[in-house]
Amino acid sequence: RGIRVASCAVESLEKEKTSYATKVTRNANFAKLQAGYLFPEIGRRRAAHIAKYPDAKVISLGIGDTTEPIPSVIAEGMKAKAQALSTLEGYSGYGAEQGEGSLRAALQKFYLKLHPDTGVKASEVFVSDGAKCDIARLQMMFGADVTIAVQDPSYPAYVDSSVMMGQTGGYEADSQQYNKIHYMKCTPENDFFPDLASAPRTDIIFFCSPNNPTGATATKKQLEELVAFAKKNGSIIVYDAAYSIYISDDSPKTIYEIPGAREVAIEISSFSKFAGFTGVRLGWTVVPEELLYADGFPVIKDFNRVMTTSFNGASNIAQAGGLACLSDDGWKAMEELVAFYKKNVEIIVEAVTSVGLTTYGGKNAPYVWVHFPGQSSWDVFAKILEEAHIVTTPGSGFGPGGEGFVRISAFGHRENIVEAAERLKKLFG
Ligand SMILES: Cc1ncc(COP(=O)(O)O)c(/C=N/[C@@H](CCC(=O)O)C(=O)O)c1O
Repeated sequence: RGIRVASCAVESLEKEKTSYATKVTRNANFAKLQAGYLFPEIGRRRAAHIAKYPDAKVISLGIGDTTEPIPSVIAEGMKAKAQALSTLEGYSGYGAEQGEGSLRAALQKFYLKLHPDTGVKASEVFVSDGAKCDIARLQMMFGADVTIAVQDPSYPAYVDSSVMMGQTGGYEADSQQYNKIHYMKCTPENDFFPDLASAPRTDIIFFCSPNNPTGATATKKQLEELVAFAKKNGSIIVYDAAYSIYISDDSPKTIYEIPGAREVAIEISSFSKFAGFTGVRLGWTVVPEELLYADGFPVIKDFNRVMTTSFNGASNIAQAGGLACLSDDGWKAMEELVAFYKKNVEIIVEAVTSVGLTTYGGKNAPYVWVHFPGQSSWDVFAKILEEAHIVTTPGSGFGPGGEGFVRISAFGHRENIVEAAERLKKLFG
C-alpha cells in the first residue's frame, strides 16, 4: 500500500510540474553519470517486486546493511551520552570537527593494537559520519585535476564521486568505463589482485581490502607491492578498511602495517559494519603527517581545512558509541557480531557451492561473490529476485569487471539466511 500511495503521489506531482526552469547551468559532470547510484536502484527493483508479489516473503541480501541489533554495551554508551545532554553539566554543543579527543586517542590505541609499527597519532585521525561521506570529502580535497585508479569491481562510490568531481571524461558504453579512470581488473585469473606491472600512473589509487564486492583480501606481500607502486609513481593510496574486522587470517588489517605506507596512504574506515552503525553514522580517516603533495605541502592540512569548513563534527552521541565500541567489552561484542555474520556467509557458501556454483571471497568479508560465467549479472539478479524472491546485487553494478557475477550479502537474520540458502539450492539445484 505504502508503495502505491508513494507512486500516485509522485504522479500527481508530475502532472502539476510547471514548465518554468531557472537559468542555472547544470554541472556537466552529473550528465556523465550513467543511471542512478547502484543501491537506490536495487531498492527500486525490490519495491517493484514487492508491489508485484505483495504476499511473497522477500529476503534482502542486496545492500550491505547490517541487520542485528547494536550490542547493548555499545548502545548503553550512547544512551548515557543522550541522557547527559539533558543536563546542564552534561550538555555539549559543537565539538571539534576532527572528532572528540577521547575517541581520536582510542582510535590511536586501536591502531597500535592492530600492529605496533602503524605509528598512527591521534592528531592524524579525523572522526566522521562515515566512510562514504569521507570519500566525498577527500574527492573535494583532491579536486578535478587528478586521475584515479580503482579496483574493478569495487565499491561504486569511488567512481561516481570521481565523475561528479569532474576528474573523468565521458562514459564509454562499449567498455562500460569512464574515460581517464584506470580500472584495475580483479578477476579469478589474477586472484583478484591487479597487475601493477602493467598499470599506468594515476594520482590517486582507491584500494579496498577486504574488497567489496569480491571479498578478496590483499596479503602483506601484495600490499608491499602496492605501496612500492604508489611510491614509484608518486601516487596517493586511499585505502578503504571498512571490512578489516572481518579478516580472520594473517592478512594486514591496516595499510599502515606496511613500511613506507605513511608517506603514500590515507586510510578510511567505519564502525558501520563493525558494530551495526550504518544508521548511527560514525567513521574515520587517517591522514599521516608525512603524506605530502608534489610541492611538499602536507595533505593533512588540506584535509583538516575540508573537515573544518564542510563538516561540523560527528554526532556526539555517535562518538560516545564509538568509544563504547573500542572498550574491551565493546570490542568483544563487535567480534561476536562479526562472527554471527561470518557464520551466515558459511551457510550461503555451502548452499550455492552444493549446487555447483563457484563462489569467491566470503572468508574475510560479509559478502559472497558468486560466478555465473557468460551470463549478464542483471539477468541473474532478476532471475533470483523473480523466482526466489531474494534481493542480491548484480556484479556489473560494481564495474565492468563484475559482469558475470552476483554479490550476496550475509547481513541478515539467521532464519532469513537459512531460508535464502534453501531457496538458492532449489533454484540452481
Ligand atoms: C568499501 C565500503 N566503504 C564504505 C562503505 C560505507 O561506509 P559508511 O559510510 O561508513 O557506512 C561501504 C558500504 N557499502 C554497502 C552500502 C552501500 C553504500 O554505502 O553505498 C554496500 O556495498 O552494500 C563499503 O562497502
